[in-house]
Amino acid sequence: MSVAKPQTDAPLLRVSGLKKAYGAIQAVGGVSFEVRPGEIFGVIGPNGSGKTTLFNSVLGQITPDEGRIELQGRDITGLSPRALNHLGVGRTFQTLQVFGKMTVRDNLIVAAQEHHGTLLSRLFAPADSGLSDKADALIDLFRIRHVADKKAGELSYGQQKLVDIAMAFMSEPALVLLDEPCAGVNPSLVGGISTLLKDLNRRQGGSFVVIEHNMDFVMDLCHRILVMVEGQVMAVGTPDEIRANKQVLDAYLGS
Ligand SMILES: Nc1ncnc2c1ncn2[C@@H]1O[C@H](COP(=O)(O)OP(=O)(O)OP(=O)(O)O)[C@@H](O)[C@H]1O
Repeated sequence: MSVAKPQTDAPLLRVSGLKKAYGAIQAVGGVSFEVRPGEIFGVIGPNGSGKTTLFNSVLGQITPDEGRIELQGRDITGLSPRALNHLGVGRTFQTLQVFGKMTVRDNLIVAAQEHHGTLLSRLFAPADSGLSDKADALIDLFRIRHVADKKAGELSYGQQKLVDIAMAFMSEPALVLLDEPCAGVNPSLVGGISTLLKDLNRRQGGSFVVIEHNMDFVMDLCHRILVMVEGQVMAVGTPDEIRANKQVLDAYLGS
């Protein structure tokens, strides 16, 4: 069951007082922020500033020591990734998750079937015409029709990355967390990924949280950006506000 489209401006995601330590290392030291319905929200910060730990806490991959995570007002702290997926939370990974021996179209269909059954039952499930239509719509949006019937493993890394991102959107999630969507991608493709994500955001209306080191990409794509430094929130604001923030410039952007 997916989360219904929000009717109000109440936050889609609210993170309050999140803390996670690894032994003596306070990876996330009391982080709070909100993501609004339909918002593309960037999370940036130097290496080791706690972005992944924050991300994995929201995604149920690690359990925070303290704090609360709410999706449309519902406490989702500590829920499993699978339970979150059923509530309409999707994600992409830094590393490709495509099945190399399956066609692009079948990869998309299998991704949507993630809501049902085991991996085996998903792989051998009968073709679903509704899902095929959805897959075709994304194939067109991502401009990968010319490779739709090719095995994903035969595509270039950049094309596989597009398939990988498209897979996260097959179930029309209310919230998608994108983990470094530009990592390893040829710079000539980066602008295209930004345009695609903006298009998807307009069409599907979900909220996105994006971790990314490519600053031009983040500034172009995101409505608001959170800057993390040493496990703390240094600033939250629009790209213009972040660019003009002296503390951020000194601690991060200017370095
Ligand atoms: N499983 C772990 N065990 C011990 N320490 C960890 C673990 N995961 C992260 N850390 C530490 O926690 C801190 C935050 O790491 P995290 O990976 O969340 O930062 P990050 O901002 O995502 O970094 P990067 O941009 O390099 O991916 C770092 O000091 C890191 O070494």
